[in-house]
Amino acid sequence: MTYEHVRLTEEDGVATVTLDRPEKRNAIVPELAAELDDALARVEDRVRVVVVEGEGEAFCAGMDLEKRFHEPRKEGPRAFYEAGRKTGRMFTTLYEYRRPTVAKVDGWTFGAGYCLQAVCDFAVATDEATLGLSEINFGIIPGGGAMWAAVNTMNRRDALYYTSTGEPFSGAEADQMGAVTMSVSEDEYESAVEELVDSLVEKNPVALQFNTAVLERVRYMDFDRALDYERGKSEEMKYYQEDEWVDEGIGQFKDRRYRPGLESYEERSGE
Ligand SMILES: CC(C)(COP(=O)(O)OP(=O)(O)OC[C@H]1O[C@@H](n2cnc3c(N)ncnc32)[C@H](O)[C@@H]1OP(=O)(O)O)[C@@H](O)C(=O)NCCC(=O)NCCSC(=O)/C=C/c1ccc(O)cc1
Repeated sequence: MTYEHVRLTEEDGVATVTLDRPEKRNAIVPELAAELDDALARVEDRVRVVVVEGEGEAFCAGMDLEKRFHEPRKEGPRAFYEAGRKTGRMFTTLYEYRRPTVAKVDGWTFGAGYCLQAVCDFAVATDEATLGLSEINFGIIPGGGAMWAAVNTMNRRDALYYTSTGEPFSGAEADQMGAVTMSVSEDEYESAVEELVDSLVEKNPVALQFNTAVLERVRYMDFDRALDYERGKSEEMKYYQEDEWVDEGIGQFKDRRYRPGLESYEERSGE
Protein backbone atom coordinates (compact mmCIF):
# COMPACT_ATOMS: atom_id res chain seq x y z
CA MET A 1 0.00 0.00 0.00
CA THR A 2 1.33 3.46 -0.84
CA TYR A 3 0.50 6.25 1.55
CA GLU A 4 -1.01 9.59 0.68
CA HIS A 5 -2.18 10.85 4.08
CA VAL A 6 0.33 9.18 6.38
CA ARG A 7 4.13 9.06 6.58
CA LEU A 8 6.03 6.20 8.16
CA THR A 9 9.65 6.42 9.29
CA GLU A 10 11.77 4.03 11.32
CA GLU A 11 14.95 4.63 13.26
CA ASP A 12 16.71 2.54 15.90
CA GLY A 13 13.67 0.40 16.64
CA VAL A 14 11.26 3.33 16.86
CA ALA A 15 8.60 3.90 14.21
CA THR A 16 6.97 7.27 13.75
CA VAL A 17 3.61 7.46 12.01
CA THR A 18 2.76 11.01 10.97
CA LEU A 19 -0.77 12.03 10.04
CA ASP A 20 -0.02 14.04 6.94
CA ARG A 21 -3.10 16.03 5.97
CA PRO A 22 -2.12 19.37 7.48
CA GLU A 23 -4.26 21.43 5.10
CA LYS A 24 -7.31 19.75 6.71
CA ARG A 25 -5.78 19.73 10.20
CA ASN A 26 -5.21 15.96 9.85
CA ALA A 27 -8.95 15.25 9.92
CA ILE A 28 -9.60 11.55 9.48
CA VAL A 29 -10.92 10.29 6.14
CA PRO A 30 -11.29 6.54 5.40
CA GLU A 31 -8.08 6.55 3.33
CA LEU A 32 -6.06 8.06 6.17
CA ALA A 33 -7.50 5.55 8.65
CA ALA A 34 -6.69 2.62 6.35
CA GLU A 35 -3.14 3.89 5.80
CA LEU A 36 -2.58 4.39 9.51
CA ASP A 37 -3.87 0.88 10.17
CA ASP A 38 -1.61 -0.55 7.46
CA ALA A 39 1.45 1.34 8.74
CA LEU A 40 0.86 0.08 12.28
CA ALA A 41 0.50 -3.53 11.12
CA ARG A 42 3.62 -3.24 8.99
CA VAL A 43 5.92 -2.32 11.88
CA GLU A 44 4.30 -4.14 14.81
CA ASP A 45 6.68 -7.09 14.85
CA ARG A 46 9.90 -5.25 14.16
CA VAL A 47 9.94 -2.07 16.25
CA ARG A 48 9.95 -1.51 19.98
CA VAL A 49 7.94 1.71 20.21
CA VAL A 50 5.56 3.54 17.89
CA VAL A 51 5.11 7.31 17.99
CA VAL A 52 1.95 8.82 16.49
CA GLU A 53 2.07 12.51 15.55
CA GLY A 54 0.39 15.08 13.33
CA GLU A 55 1.94 17.28 10.66
CA GLY A 56 1.42 21.02 10.99
CA GLU A 57 -0.94 22.84 13.32
CA ALA A 58 -2.93 19.82 14.52
CA PHE A 59 -2.39 16.46 16.11
CA CYS A 60 -5.79 15.56 14.65
CA ALA A 61 -8.94 17.69 14.28
CA GLY A 62 -11.14 14.58 14.53
CA MET A 63 -13.25 12.88 11.93
CA ASP A 64 -13.52 14.70 8.63
CA LEU A 65 -16.92 16.23 9.20
CA GLU A 66 -17.73 16.41 5.52
CA LYS A 67 -16.38 13.08 4.31
CA ARG A 68 -17.32 11.01 7.37
CA PHE A 69 -20.76 12.50 8.01
CA HIS A 70 -22.16 14.81 5.39
CA GLU A 71 -21.31 12.98 2.18
CA PRO A 72 -22.12 9.41 3.39
CA ARG A 73 -25.39 10.72 4.86
CA LYS A 74 -26.44 11.77 1.37
CA GLU A 75 -25.57 8.30 0.01
CA GLY A 76 -27.69 6.49 2.62
CA PRO A 77 -27.41 4.31 5.76
CA ARG A 78 -25.17 1.66 4.20
CA ALA A 79 -22.54 4.23 3.16
CA PHE A 80 -22.81 5.91 6.56
CA TYR A 81 -22.20 2.61 8.33
CA GLU A 82 -19.26 1.76 6.05
CA ALA A 83 -17.64 5.16 6.68
CA GLY A 84 -17.81 4.46 10.42
CA ARG A 85 -16.42 0.96 10.04
CA LYS A 86 -13.53 2.07 7.85
CA THR A 87 -12.51 5.00 10.01
CA GLY A 88 -12.95 3.13 13.29
CA ARG A 89 -10.71 0.10 12.88
CA MET A 90 -7.45 1.92 13.61
CA PHE A 91 -8.62 2.79 17.14
CA THR A 92 -8.98 -0.89 17.99
CA THR A 93 -5.64 -1.61 16.34
CA LEU A 94 -3.95 0.99 18.50
CA TYR A 95 -5.75 -0.02 21.68
CA GLU A 96 -4.69 -3.65 21.23
CA TYR A 97 -1.25 -2.90 19.84
CA ARG A 98 1.55 -5.12 21.11
CA ARG A 99 4.16 -2.36 21.26
CA PRO A 100 4.03 0.77 23.41
CA THR A 101 2.45 3.69 21.57
CA VAL A 102 3.17 7.35 22.27
CA ALA A 103 0.92 10.14 20.96
CA LYS A 104 2.49 13.56 20.43
CA VAL A 105 -0.36 15.93 21.18
CA ASP A 106 0.74 19.22 19.68
CA GLY A 107 -1.92 21.60 18.34
CA TRP A 108 -5.63 20.92 17.63
CA THR A 109 -6.96 17.63 19.03
CA PHE A 110 -10.72 17.17 18.84
CA GLY A 111 -13.29 14.36 18.93
CA ALA A 112 -11.84 11.36 17.15
CA GLY A 113 -8.44 13.04 17.53
CA TYR A 114 -8.97 13.01 21.28
CA CYS A 115 -9.86 9.32 20.96
CA LEU A 116 -6.71 8.71 18.92
CA GLN A 117 -4.45 10.02 21.68
CA ALA A 118 -6.48 8.17 24.33
CA VAL A 119 -6.05 4.75 22.73
CA CYS A 120 -2.29 5.29 22.64
CA ASP A 121 -0.57 4.07 25.80
CA PHE A 122 1.07 7.44 26.43
CA ALA A 123 0.30 10.99 25.38
CA VAL A 124 2.80 13.82 25.62
CA ALA A 125 1.20 17.22 25.03
CA THR A 126 2.51 20.73 24.70
CA ASP A 127 1.10 23.14 27.28
CA GLU A 128 -0.35 25.19 24.41
CA ALA A 129 -2.11 22.28 22.64
CA THR A 130 -5.89 22.64 22.34
CA LEU A 131 -7.99 19.58 23.03
CA GLY A 132 -11.73 19.10 23.11
CA LEU A 133 -14.73 16.84 22.87
CA SER A 134 -16.60 19.16 20.57
CA GLU A 135 -19.38 16.85 19.34
CA ILE A 136 -22.03 18.58 21.45
CA ASN A 137 -21.20 21.81 19.58
CA PHE A 138 -22.68 20.34 16.43
CA GLY A 139 -25.49 18.55 18.17
CA ILE A 140 -24.38 14.98 18.88
CA ILE A 141 -22.62 13.02 21.60
CA PRO A 142 -19.06 11.70 21.35
CA GLY A 143 -19.28 8.38 19.52
CA GLY A 144 -17.03 5.93 17.76
CA GLY A 145 -14.91 5.55 20.92
CA ALA A 146 -14.66 9.21 21.94
CA MET A 147 -17.02 8.84 24.92
CA TRP A 148 -14.99 5.85 26.08
CA ALA A 149 -11.89 8.02 25.64
CA ALA A 150 -13.40 10.75 27.83
CA VAL A 151 -14.38 8.50 30.73
CA ASN A 152 -11.14 6.56 30.56
CA THR A 153 -8.89 9.60 30.66
CA MET A 154 -10.92 11.96 32.89
CA ASN A 155 -12.80 11.68 36.13
CA ARG A 156 -16.62 11.68 35.98
CA ARG A 157 -17.00 15.38 36.70
CA ASP A 158 -14.48 16.46 34.06
CA ALA A 159 -15.81 14.01 31.48
CA LEU A 160 -19.35 15.27 31.99
CA TYR A 161 -18.24 18.89 31.92
CA TYR A 162 -16.17 18.72 28.76
CA THR A 163 -18.56 16.45 26.80
CA SER A 164 -21.57 18.58 27.85
CA THR A 165 -20.04 21.99 27.16
CA GLY A 166 -17.71 21.15 24.30
CA GLU A 167 -15.34 23.64 25.88
CA PRO A 168 -11.77 23.29 24.66
CA PHE A 169 -8.94 22.86 27.14
CA SER A 170 -5.19 23.21 26.93
CA GLY A 171 -2.52 20.56 27.13
CA ALA A 172 -1.55 21.96 30.53
CA GLU A 173 -5.17 21.57 31.73
CA ALA A 174 -5.32 18.05 30.28
CA ASP A 175 -2.22 17.23 32.30
CA GLN A 176 -3.79 18.58 35.50
CA MET A 177 -6.80 16.32 34.91
CA GLY A 178 -4.59 13.32 34.21
CA ALA A 179 -6.02 13.16 30.67
CA VAL A 180 -2.54 13.01 29.13
CA THR A 181 0.62 11.43 30.47
CA MET A 182 2.36 14.78 30.67
CA SER A 183 2.36 18.25 29.21
CA VAL A 184 5.45 20.37 28.79
CA SER A 185 6.47 23.66 27.19
CA GLU A 186 7.28 23.79 23.46
CA ASP A 187 10.98 24.07 24.37
CA GLU A 188 10.98 20.86 26.38
CA TYR A 189 8.63 18.96 24.10
CA GLU A 190 10.92 16.97 21.79
CA SER A 191 13.29 16.01 24.59
CA ALA A 192 10.39 14.90 26.82
CA VAL A 193 9.14 12.59 24.06
CA GLU A 194 12.65 11.33 23.41
CA GLU A 195 13.24 10.60 27.08
CA LEU A 196 10.01 8.62 27.34
CA VAL A 197 10.71 6.68 24.15
CA ASP A 198 14.29 5.92 25.23
CA SER A 199 13.07 4.63 28.56
CA LEU A 200 10.55 2.32 26.84
CA VAL A 201 13.08 1.08 24.28
CA GLU A 202 15.37 -0.25 26.98
CA LYS A 203 12.67 -2.27 28.77
CA ASN A 204 12.04 -5.94 28.11
CA PRO A 205 9.58 -5.88 25.18
CA VAL A 206 7.69 -9.00 26.24
CA ALA A 207 7.22 -7.59 29.73
CA LEU A 208 6.02 -4.26 28.31
CA GLN A 209 3.50 -5.97 26.07
CA PHE A 210 2.09 -7.99 28.96
CA ASN A 211 2.18 -5.01 31.29
CA THR A 212 -0.28 -3.01 29.19
CA ALA A 213 -2.54 -5.95 28.35
CA VAL A 214 -2.78 -7.17 31.96
CA LEU A 215 -3.28 -3.68 33.37
CA GLU A 216 -6.24 -3.14 31.02
CA ARG A 217 -7.85 -6.43 32.09
CA VAL A 218 -7.39 -6.23 35.85
CA ARG A 219 -8.92 -2.74 35.98
CA TYR A 220 -12.31 -4.43 35.64
CA MET A 221 -11.72 -7.38 38.01
CA ASP A 222 -12.20 -7.84 41.71
CA PHE A 223 -9.07 -8.57 43.72
CA ASP A 224 -9.40 -12.39 43.86
CA ARG A 225 -9.83 -12.71 40.13
CA ALA A 226 -7.05 -10.22 39.46
CA LEU A 227 -4.67 -12.25 41.63
CA ASP A 228 -5.37 -15.42 39.68
CA TYR A 229 -5.18 -13.64 36.35
CA GLU A 230 -1.93 -11.87 37.19
CA ARG A 231 -0.35 -15.14 38.37
CA GLY A 232 -1.32 -16.91 35.16
CA LYS A 233 -0.28 -14.09 32.88
CA SER A 234 3.04 -13.64 34.69
CA GLU A 235 3.90 -17.28 34.10
CA GLU A 236 2.96 -16.99 30.43
CA MET A 237 5.13 -13.89 30.09
CA LYS A 238 8.11 -15.58 31.76
CA TYR A 239 7.75 -18.53 29.40
CA TYR A 240 7.79 -16.30 26.32
CA GLN A 241 10.83 -14.38 27.49
CA GLU A 242 12.65 -17.63 28.36
CA ASP A 243 13.23 -16.58 31.96
CA GLU A 244 15.43 -13.68 30.99
CA TRP A 245 14.02 -11.81 33.97
CA VAL A 246 15.55 -14.22 36.46
CA ASP A 247 18.79 -14.96 34.57
CA GLU A 248 19.60 -11.37 33.66
CA GLY A 249 17.19 -9.12 35.57
CA ILE A 250 17.76 -10.73 38.96
CA GLY A 251 21.18 -12.16 37.97
CA GLN A 252 22.66 -8.73 37.25
CA PHE A 253 21.30 -7.47 40.58
CA LYS A 254 22.88 -10.44 42.33
CA ASP A 255 26.20 -9.44 40.71
CA ARG A 256 25.59 -5.84 41.88
CA ARG A 257 25.72 -4.54 38.31
CA TYR A 258 22.73 -2.23 38.69
CA ARG A 259 20.01 -1.12 41.10
CA PRO A 260 16.55 -2.13 39.82
CA GLY A 261 14.84 0.47 41.97
CA LEU A 262 16.52 3.13 39.87
CA GLU A 263 17.28 1.70 36.43
CA SER A 264 16.80 -1.20 33.99
CA TYR A 265 18.92 -4.32 33.63
CA GLU A 266 20.91 -4.83 30.44
CA GLU A 267 19.11 -7.05 27.97
CA ARG A 268 20.53 -10.45 27.06
CA SER A 269 20.03 -10.09 23.33
CA GLY A 270 19.09 -7.03 21.32
CA GLU A 271 15.65 -8.47 20.49
C1 LIG B 1 -10.15 24.63 15.30
C2 LIG B 1 -9.96 23.95 13.94
C3 LIG B 1 -9.47 22.51 14.14
C4 LIG B 1 -8.81 24.65 13.17
O1 LIG B 1 -9.12 26.00 12.94
P1 LIG B 1 -8.19 26.84 11.94
O2 LIG B 1 -6.77 26.61 12.23
O3 LIG B 1 -8.71 28.25 11.97
O4 LIG B 1 -8.40 26.22 10.51
P2 LIG B 1 -9.72 26.10 9.63
O5 LIG B 1 -10.97 26.01 10.41
O6 LIG B 1 -9.68 27.14 8.56
O7 LIG B 1 -9.48 24.66 8.96
C5 LIG B 1 -8.51 24.46 7.96
C6 LIG B 1 -9.06 23.48 6.97
O8 LIG B 1 -9.21 22.24 7.61
C7 LIG B 1 -10.55 21.79 7.52
N1 LIG B 1 -10.92 21.04 8.70
C8 LIG B 1 -10.54 21.23 9.97
N2 LIG B 1 -11.09 20.33 10.79
C9 LIG B 1 -11.84 19.54 10.01
C10 LIG B 1 -12.68 18.42 10.27
N3 LIG B 1 -12.82 17.87 11.50
N4 LIG B 1 -13.33 17.86 9.24
C11 LIG B 1 -13.17 18.35 7.98
N5 LIG B 1 -12.39 19.39 7.69
C12 LIG B 1 -11.73 19.98 8.68
C13 LIG B 1 -11.37 23.07 7.38
O9 LIG B 1 -12.62 22.80 6.79
C14 LIG B 1 -10.46 23.87 6.49
O10 LIG B 1 -10.60 23.40 5.17
P3 LIG B 1 -10.51 24.45 3.93
O11 LIG B 1 -11.64 25.41 4.11
O12 LIG B 1 -10.60 23.60 2.71
O13 LIG B 1 -9.17 25.14 4.07
C15 LIG B 1 -11.29 24.04 13.14
O14 LIG B 1 -11.04 23.66 11.79
C16 LIG B 1 -12.36 23.14 13.71
O15 LIG B 1 -13.06 23.51 14.64
N6 LIG B 1 -12.48 21.91 13.17
C17 LIG B 1 -13.45 20.94 13.67
C18 LIG B 1 -12.94 20.28 14.93
C19 LIG B 1 -13.94 19.34 15.52
O16 LIG B 1 -14.96 19.73 16.04
N7 LIG B 1 -13.62 18.04 15.45
C20 LIG B 1 -14.45 16.99 16.03
C21 LIG B 1 -15.05 16.27 14.91
S1 LIG B 1 -16.24 15.06 15.47
C22 LIG B 1 -15.35 13.60 15.58
O17 LIG B 1 -14.19 13.64 15.50
C23 LIG B 1 -16.02 12.32 15.73
C24 LIG B 1 -17.21 12.21 16.18
C25 LIG B 1 -17.97 10.98 16.11
C26 LIG B 1 -19.24 11.02 16.59
C27 LIG B 1 -20.08 9.93 16.48
C28 LIG B 1 -19.63 8.76 15.85
O18 LIG B 1 -20.46 7.69 15.77
C29 LIG B 1 -18.32 8.70 15.38
C30 LIG B 1 -17.50 9.82 15.51
